[in-house]
Parts: sequence; structure tokens; C-alpha cells
Amino acid sequence: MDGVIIALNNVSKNFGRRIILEHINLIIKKGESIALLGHNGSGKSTLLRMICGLTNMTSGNIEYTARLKFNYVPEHFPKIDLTAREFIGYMGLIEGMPEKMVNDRSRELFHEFFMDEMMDVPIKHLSKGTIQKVAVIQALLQTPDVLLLDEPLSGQDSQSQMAFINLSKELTNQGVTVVMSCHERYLVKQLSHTAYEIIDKNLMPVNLTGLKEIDYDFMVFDANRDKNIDSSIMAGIEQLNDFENRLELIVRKNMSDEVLKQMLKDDFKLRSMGAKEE
Ligand SMILES: Nc1ncnc2c1ncn2[C@@H]1O[C@H](COP(=O)(O)OP(=O)(O)OP(=O)(O)O)[C@@H](O)[C@H]1O
Repeated sequence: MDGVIIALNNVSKNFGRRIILEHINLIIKKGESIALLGHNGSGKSTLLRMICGLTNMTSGNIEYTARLKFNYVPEHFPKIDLTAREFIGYMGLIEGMPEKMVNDRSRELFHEFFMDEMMDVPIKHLSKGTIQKVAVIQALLQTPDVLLLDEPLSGQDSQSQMAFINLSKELTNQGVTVVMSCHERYLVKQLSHTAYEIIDKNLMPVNLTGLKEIDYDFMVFDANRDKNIDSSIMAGIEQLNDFENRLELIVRKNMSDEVLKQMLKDDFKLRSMGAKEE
């Protein structure tokens, strides 16, 4: 088939006697962006790791049409003493890049991810979302053929999520294939050409046109440590990002009025509100 670089044929994975993935078939094309959805523990990371050979499959096979350079960004990254700049510098040198090239490229990437201020902070003191950015920056120092990302958007504020989505589009335009696991269902249509959901050990295609029908609003409130969000509006909140000084809510549009009224009634102070950018 045209442009196919990886084909998973009937791939299954067991851990001990537990079946995690069963008879998975998946075609991956050059320059494609694929999102993997699925609840916690459904097997998204396992699938990503099998694609790049970090985890063995129990049965089935994976065909690669060429020798591919993979970069894999795990969900969890060790909390080390090195600063983000030092770490990226060492990784670039290990990859065999000239020092100037590493410095120029990393400065550019730190800037794109709003990390100029944090380059010299030891990684162990950075938040989960920021550490995830460092891992992504490392993976982008040299453009791979296939970039595998485990939940790159979790813990990121909306601005960084958008920066990441734009960067990911640039990469796929350059012919890089991006496969990522993602919990942010509302971002999938902007992020990916194709999406699958792992349901009951199987890979099911997600209808992206269907996802388009859900519209979201974006609300930012001042953080209020003394208050909890009322359980009656939780069903309308697609995602909640709790930052030190603010609370970001991605809200289903049809429940926006209800969510806003309840939040104001509960003394949360609204900072800004708008339609979620496409
Ligand atoms: N090395 C391992 N040994 C045994 N069980 C494992 C191992 N790695 C993963 N599992 C189990 O396999 C299942 C799938 O895990 P995986 O990390 O792939 O899920 P996930 O969809 O990425 O989850 P999350 O969204 O929480 O990151 C989980 O039940 C997990 O506990």
C-alpha cells in the first residue's frame, strides 16, 4: 500500500497470563499522525513500545518497509539533577551533533515551548508537564522518521498544547510519522489524521468527523485552594488543568452556562473565557 512504513499483523501481547492486546492490525504511513486513545491501563504505552521494539510481542509480527529512526518519549521521565539545558546538551553530543548545532536547535525548541526561563532549572524541580516538554525537545533535536510519544499533552497548559500541536503538524508536513497516546479527546481532531481507541484489547478506529461535532469552551479561573468543583458539573468538564495560580477548564459547550453559573456561585473568580481554539 502507498506510503506504508510499518504494518502490525495480528499482534498480541500478554503480561504473564493477562492478555493486554489481542490480534492488533495497524497500518502506519509516512507523514501520518496517529492518536491512540483508551482508558488508563488499556495498553497504549505497550503498543507504542512494541512499535519501536522496546517491548516484545507475544505473537504476530511487525513489518518495517525500511530502516527507520525511531524516537520514543516515555510518559514518565526520571527526576534528575541536570538542568534542562545540560541534559539536552549531553543528549545532542551523544547523538553526534556538533555543539553549536545542539545549542542553536535546543534554544529554538526551548523558545517554542515557552521554556526560555526554565532552561537552567534542574529537571528534578520542574513540573510533570515541563519535564515532558524536555523529553519532547530531546526527541526533536534530530528529526526522526517516526516519533512515538506517550501522553505528550498531559500536564501541559493550553498554550503549550497548541505549540505542540503546531510543531507536530510541521513535522508531519516534513514527512515525519507521529504516533502518540493521548487522553485529550477534544484535541485529537486537531492533532491527528487518524485515531484509534483501545477497547477490550482491540484497536477500534475513531470517527474524527464524529468528534468534530462536540464543541468546547475554555474557562480560566483563579486558583482557589479552599473550594472544590461541584460534582453536579463534572460531567460537563472534559478536562481540568490545575496550575499553581489558575484553574483551566475545557467545558462541553452545551454545558457551559451551567458550569459557569455554578463556578461563580461557588466563588471561583473568572479570569478569561473563550471558545477552544481550532
Ligand atoms: N512490564 C509489565 N509487566 C506486567 N504488566 C505490565 C507491564 N507493563 C504494563 N503492564 C500492564 O499492562 C496494562 C497496560 O499498560 P499500559 O501502560 O500499556 O497502559 P496505558 O493505556 O498506557 O495506561 P495509561 O493511560 O495509564 O498510561 C496495565 O494493566 C499495566 O499494569
